[in-house]
Amino acid sequence: MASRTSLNSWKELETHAKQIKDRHMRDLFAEDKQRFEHFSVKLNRFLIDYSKNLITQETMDKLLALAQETEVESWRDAMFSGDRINKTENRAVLHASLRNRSKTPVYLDGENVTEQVEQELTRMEAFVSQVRRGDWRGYTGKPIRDIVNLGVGGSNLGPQMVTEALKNLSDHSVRTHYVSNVDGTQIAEVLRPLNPETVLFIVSSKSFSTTETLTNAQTAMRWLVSAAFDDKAISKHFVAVTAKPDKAQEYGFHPDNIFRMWNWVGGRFSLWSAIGLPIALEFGFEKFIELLEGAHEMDKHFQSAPLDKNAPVLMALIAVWNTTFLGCQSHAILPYDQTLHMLAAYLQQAEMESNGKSVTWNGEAVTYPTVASIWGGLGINGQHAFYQYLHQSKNIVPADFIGSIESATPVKGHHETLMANFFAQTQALMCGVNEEQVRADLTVKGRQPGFIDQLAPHKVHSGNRPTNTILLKKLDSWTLGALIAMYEHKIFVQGILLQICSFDQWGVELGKGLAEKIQVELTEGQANVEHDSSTLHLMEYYKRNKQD
Ligand SMILES: O=P(O)(O)OC[C@H]1O[C@](O)(CO)[C@@H](O)[C@@H]1O
Repeated sequence: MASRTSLNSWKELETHAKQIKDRHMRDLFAEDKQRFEHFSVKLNRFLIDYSKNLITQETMDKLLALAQETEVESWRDAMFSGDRINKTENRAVLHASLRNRSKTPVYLDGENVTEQVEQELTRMEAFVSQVRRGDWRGYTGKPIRDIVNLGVGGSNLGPQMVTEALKNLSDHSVRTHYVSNVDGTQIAEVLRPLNPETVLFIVSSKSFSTTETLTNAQTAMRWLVSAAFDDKAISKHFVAVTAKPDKAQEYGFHPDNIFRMWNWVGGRFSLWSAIGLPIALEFGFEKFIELLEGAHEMDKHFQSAPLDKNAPVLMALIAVWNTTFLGCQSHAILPYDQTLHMLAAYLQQAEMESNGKSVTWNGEAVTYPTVASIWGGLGINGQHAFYQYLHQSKNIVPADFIGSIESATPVKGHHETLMANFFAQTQALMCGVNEEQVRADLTVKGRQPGFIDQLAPHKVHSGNRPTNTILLKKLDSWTLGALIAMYEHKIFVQGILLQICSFDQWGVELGKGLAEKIQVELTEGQANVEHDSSTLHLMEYYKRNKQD
C-alpha cells in the first residue's frame, strides 16, 4: 500500500499548508460572509462549528480528497461489519455493536454479535433492577447503598466520566465510587465512610490481569471479610466485568456474578458494555439505554452522511490538518459545562492511547506528526489558569470548546455569564488584537505615550488560533452518548488518514513488564545491577531509606 506521503492529496496539502500559514482567519471571515454556514454541521441536538480554523474551501476540498484517497468509507464499513481491522491483535473492532439499537445482526466467526450483546444487556437489566429495588442483599440482609468500581484506564475513565456528567440525573438509589489507583490512599479514602454490609464492588477488567485492579480487589475483599467474618459474604458483594470469565472464575467469582465483554471491544471504547454497569446502577437502566441510543444515532450519521457533512470525519480532518500539516503539537479539550469536568481525561486516553504511535499499520516509521497531546479542563476555570498560554504563547494550541444551550442545573444568572465567556474566548482566540488597536485603545483611555510604548507589545494578541465549537442543546444521557461516539469515530478516522492502527496499545507493555520485575526486586531481593545507573541508584536509595 502506498505511503500516505506519496498520495497526491497529501502532497497538495503540504504545499497548501505552506501557503496558508501567512493568512489570518480574521481576513478569511471578512472575505466570506457565509463562512459559518460553509464550515459548520447541524446534527440532531448539537451543532459543530469548525469555521474558526485556518482553512478555506480549497483546504477542505484537499482534506476531503485525502479522505477519499485513504478510503475512509470502506474502512468504516469494514469496521461496522466486523472485519479484523485491528491487525496487530487480529481482532474485529465492534464497540458500535454494543449500542446497535436497530439490532441488525453482525456476524463474527459465525456468531451473531448483536444477539450476544442483547443477552448481556438483559442480564445487566435484571441485575440493575434487583440492586436498585433493594432486592440484592448484602451479608446481613441489608440492601446495597454504595457501588465501588475497581478498574483502571478504560475500565474506569468512561464510566466515571459519564457518572460525573449525569450526576444531576441520579435518583440516589445507590451512590457510585471509583477506585483506579493502586496507591492505597485512594481505596482507603473511598472505603473509610462506607458500611461493608451495604457495599457492592465491581471488579472491572477486560483482561482480568491488571495488577492495579487485582490488588485493589484483594484489599476490598479483605476489608469485607474482616467485617463479615465469612468468606461466603464475597459472592453477595462482588461482581466482575471481563472478557476473560475463566480468569474471574479462577479468582473465585461465581459465573452468575460475572458480566461479559468481548475481545472485539477496546478497553477505551468499552463504556457501552457491562463496563458501564456503574452508570446503569446509579442512573437506572433506562438512562443507560438512552446513552446507547444517542451513540447509535451518531453511528448511523457516521455511516450514512456524505464525507463533507460527516461530523466525525470533519473533526478528524481538522485535527490532522492542525497537527500533521500545520504542526500544532497539542490540543485542548475545554468544556463549559461543569458536568463534563472529566471529559479531557477521558479523551486523553481515547485519543492518545489510540493514535500516539510512530509506525504505520505496515510497521514502517511514520515521517509526519500523528496525534497531538490531549489536555484540558473546565473552560471557565482554565481562563483563570492556563488560558494566558492559549492566547499568547509561541505554541499554537487548537481547542474544542464544548458548551450547552440549556444548563444541566439552571441557577438564576449563572448560565449567561458562563456562555458569554464561552463565545468570547473563541472570538478572542481567532481575532486577537493587533498593536494598532492596542495603542488606539490605550490612547482613548488617556495613557501617556511613553507608557503606551512600554505596554503595547504585551497587550497584543496575535489571534489566528484554531478552535472548534460544539454546542449541545442540553447535556443529558442521549446527547452525551452521541458526543462520545462522535469522538470515538473521529479518532478512528484520524488513524485511517495517518495509516495508524488505532485499536492496539503496545506502548503500554514495556513499562508494565519492567514494573513486574522491579516489584520483585523491591520486595524480595537486590536491585538488578543491570539496570541503568539512575534506576539502580534510585531503587537502592528507596530501599535504604525505607528500611531506616
Ligand atoms: O481492563 P483492563 O484489562 O484491566 O485494562 C485496563 C487498561 O489498561 C490498558 O491496557 C493500558 O495499560 C488500557 O488499554 C486499559 O483500558
